[in-house]
Amino acid sequence: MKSVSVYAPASMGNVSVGFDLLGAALEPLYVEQPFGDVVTVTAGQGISLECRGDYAHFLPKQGNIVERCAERFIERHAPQCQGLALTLEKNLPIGSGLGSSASSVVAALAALNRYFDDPLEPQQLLQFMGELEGEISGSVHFDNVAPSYLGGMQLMLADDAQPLPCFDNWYWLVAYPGITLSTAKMRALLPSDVPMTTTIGFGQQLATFVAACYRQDEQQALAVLNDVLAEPHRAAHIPGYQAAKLQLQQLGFEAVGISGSGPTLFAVCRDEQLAKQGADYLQTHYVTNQYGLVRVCRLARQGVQYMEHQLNAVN
Ligand SMILES: Nc1ncnc2c1ncn2[C@@H]1O[C@H](COP(=O)(O)OP(=O)(O)O)[C@@H](O)[C@H]1O
Ligand SMILES: N[C@@H](CCOP(=O)(O)O)C(=O)O
Repeated sequence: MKSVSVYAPASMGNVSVGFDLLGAALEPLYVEQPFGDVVTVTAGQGISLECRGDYAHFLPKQGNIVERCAERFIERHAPQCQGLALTLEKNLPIGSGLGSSASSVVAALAALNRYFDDPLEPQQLLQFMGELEGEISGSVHFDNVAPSYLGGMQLMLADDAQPLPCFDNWYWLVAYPGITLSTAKMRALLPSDVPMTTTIGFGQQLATFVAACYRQDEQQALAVLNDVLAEPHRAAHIPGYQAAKLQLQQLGFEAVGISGSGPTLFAVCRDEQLAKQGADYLQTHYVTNQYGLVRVCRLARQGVQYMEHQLNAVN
């Protein structure tokens, strides 16, 4: 019997300067536990889903996005299918700002596509991922699914994702306090119209960051890593965020922002000792319960990772 498992890494949406347009896949240093969900697809009767992993008990009893991915995939691309047995290893906290739902969607759709012998091209698969992620968070955005699927830092162009050459020596510290904030609700805090000056500032910062990445100009890239669009409306809704940001800046971090829609905070530095010092600070002062986590990360070069097995049936 055929079985396909796919790991899809955690991701950080927006990266301060690219609301809905820029995102990065994360790979923790020093820890062995997977920092992303794993979905396994094998033959079954009807569609069944088994959930396990550290955050499985926070999943809704009904309406898991992984089941929805399977139903949609079968409807559109495998109508002959009699059924599937799905397993979700839920390793990412839900409503965390770490692209948790995106990780499940990416792992599920990549595994389904491989299980059915790749009927979709990568670009079509990415569109499908964005659509399913949009059903959860309230509107289609690719800044989590693109890096989780493709790895690295991804910029969304009008028709596809474009990898950005980032800086290999940067440490990306992420801290999830342990509380849930729904992406849909954090999006609802944002105004529908933005003043002209803010719009121009946003465009200039994103353009400067992208150009600085291509030129490998670290100072300039770090200098513009500020969020003028979402953070001003969200920061006050994330307990402890503003105090932690100030403290990390005083410690010497060169950029601090909200990962996705929060409550995860990210901070960038180029010194490993400082990254560890910041991690200690956040563990003590930002994490509020046993579900919280702090990770010193590099950007994950690889997005999804496939594991395929041919299981021999035993009579
Ligand atoms: N496999 C899944 N992984 C994460 N969230 C899921 C999953 N299936 C359904 N959900 C629901 O999606 C919502 C979480 O999505 P969202 O707020 O976008 O969180 P995140 O920022 O972690 O992606 C919650 O209501 C959660 O119950
Ligand atoms: N661009 C989105 C990113 C949401 O990321 P998540 O990890 O919080 O789901 C936004 O800022 O709303």
